[in-house]
Amino acid sequence: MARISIFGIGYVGVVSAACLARDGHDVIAVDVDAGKIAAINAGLAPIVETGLDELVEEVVAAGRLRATDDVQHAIDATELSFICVGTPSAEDGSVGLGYVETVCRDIGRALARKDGRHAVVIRSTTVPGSTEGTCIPALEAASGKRAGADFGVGYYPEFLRESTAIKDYYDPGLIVFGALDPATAETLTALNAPLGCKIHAVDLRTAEMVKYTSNTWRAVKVTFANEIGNIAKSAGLDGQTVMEILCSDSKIALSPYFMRPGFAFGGSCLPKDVRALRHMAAANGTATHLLDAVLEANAAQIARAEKMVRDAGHSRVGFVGISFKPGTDDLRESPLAELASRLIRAGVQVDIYDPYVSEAYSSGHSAAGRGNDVIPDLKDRLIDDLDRLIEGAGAVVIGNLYNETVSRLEEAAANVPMLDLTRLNRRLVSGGRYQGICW
Ligand SMILES: NC(=O)c1ccc[n+]([C@@H]2O[C@H](COP(=O)([O-])OP(=O)(O)OC[C@H]3O[C@@H](n4cnc5c(N)ncnc54)[C@H](O)[C@@H]3O)[C@@H](O)[C@H]2O)c1
Ligand SMILES: O=c1ccn([C@@H]2O[C@H](COP(=O)(O)OP(=O)(O)O[C@H]3O[C@H](CO)[C@@H](O)[C@H](O)[C@H]3O)[C@@H](O)[C@H]2O)c(=O)[nH]1
Repeated sequence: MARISIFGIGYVGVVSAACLARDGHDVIAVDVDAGKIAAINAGLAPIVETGLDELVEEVVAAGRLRATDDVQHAIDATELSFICVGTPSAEDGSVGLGYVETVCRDIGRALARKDGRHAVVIRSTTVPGSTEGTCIPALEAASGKRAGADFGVGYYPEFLRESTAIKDYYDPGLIVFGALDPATAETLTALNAPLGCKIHAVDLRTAEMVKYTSNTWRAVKVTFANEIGNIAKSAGLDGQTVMEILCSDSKIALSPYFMRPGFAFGGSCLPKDVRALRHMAAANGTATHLLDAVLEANAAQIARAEKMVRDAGHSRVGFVGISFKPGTDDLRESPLAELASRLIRAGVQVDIYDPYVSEAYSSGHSAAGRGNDVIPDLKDRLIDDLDRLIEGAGAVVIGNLYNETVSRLEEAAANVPMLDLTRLNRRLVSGGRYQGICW
């Protein structure tokens, strides 16, 4: 079993830390957010994610996971560090490496005072060349040591999806890493061996590129499915049925994931990673006709939904779901939040039912605190009682589906105008008071 420090207790860091601790490793989580450190040490998850509350409670009680802001202690007490800090878009769409660079410098300074061997592995999403061009120079400058010789370096992307993060952690679609030195490659191979999945050991930059290719492919699939859905609807057809039949073609083996026509894609990863890849390509003088169109079409899908709602002409609208997908409290680049904000700016009264976002507020998570930056007065708009939301609304926008809401919404569909962006059930097709975005 290894002693591992995880830098960044966000959606990736906390899930990785808890899963590694459950697997028997001794894990120290490091963050600059005192609230997250306190939550972990109290045995509480700092985000809303299925199964995470129980897991964090279990591993903290077992003494295998603890959190600190003491970088030197975390480096001295472990032999492997994972960097899981954010890489948000810079203003020009390029990848923001500021947090990664800072944490590399922090780790480098601690490595300068450490004698034993240590490996630093980046798990944040960074464009090809970032590990070599930004992380390694920062680590070497701060430590006065040589990467690959005096300490190990790897790039090992994470592919988990929020809402199914723990399940994805144990059942990844693929495992790929790049390592500067054989010892780090061996460590990462051994760590992944229990998962029983093929391991692709490549160079650092190829591993970085695979991560962007994965997210870009998902964005392309969603955009293609949505466009077919929009076209099908314009011909009076059901776009979801069309895509389901297409996906049954065993010869071209299309996975049905990300192929269901509906609303725009969003979240903290797909939009920012498509932008970053596009920016990198432009810097290399390479055209990105498809990626340009993906971003344009995705923005148009939000405008399409906005037009549907505004054409319906209601002054008060109830949203079912506001986070970027069901099962998470994450509001980052949520297309539903963007749609709601536009309606609010246009003078529409917007009420919101979202059990995950409400839970984030009631648990005092720091992500909830940022909610009002995304939607004015978000906290005051949240309604925990679905009946109350439906009764007060001129129309209901179904953005995310939750098991407990299905039968109540089906019942309400008979009387209340509904704009469905996800699909309440397959029997419903547009007509009368009910409108689906692609069916
Ligand atoms: N969210 C996902 O589902 C997901 C999945 C795979 C990969 N990724 C990638 O992983 C990275 C992290 O994403 P996230 O969603 O977990 O981010 P996040 O914003 O939820 O968490 C990042 C954490 O890093 C902390 N941090 C910032 N600076 C720090 C420092 N100097 N020292 C220690 N901690 C510091 C922040 O306080 C925060 O808690 C990004 O590059 C993202 O693209 C995300
Ligand atoms: O059929 C689909 C599936 C997803 N989406 C949308 O696509 C976006 C992203 O969803 P998803 O990929 O499930 O969530 P993330 O948690 O953002 O995960 C993506 O981004 C992570 C961060 O890089 C990667 O680790 C994951 O592999 C990658 O799926 C969301 O707006 C979804 O609503 C669709 O519109 N249609």
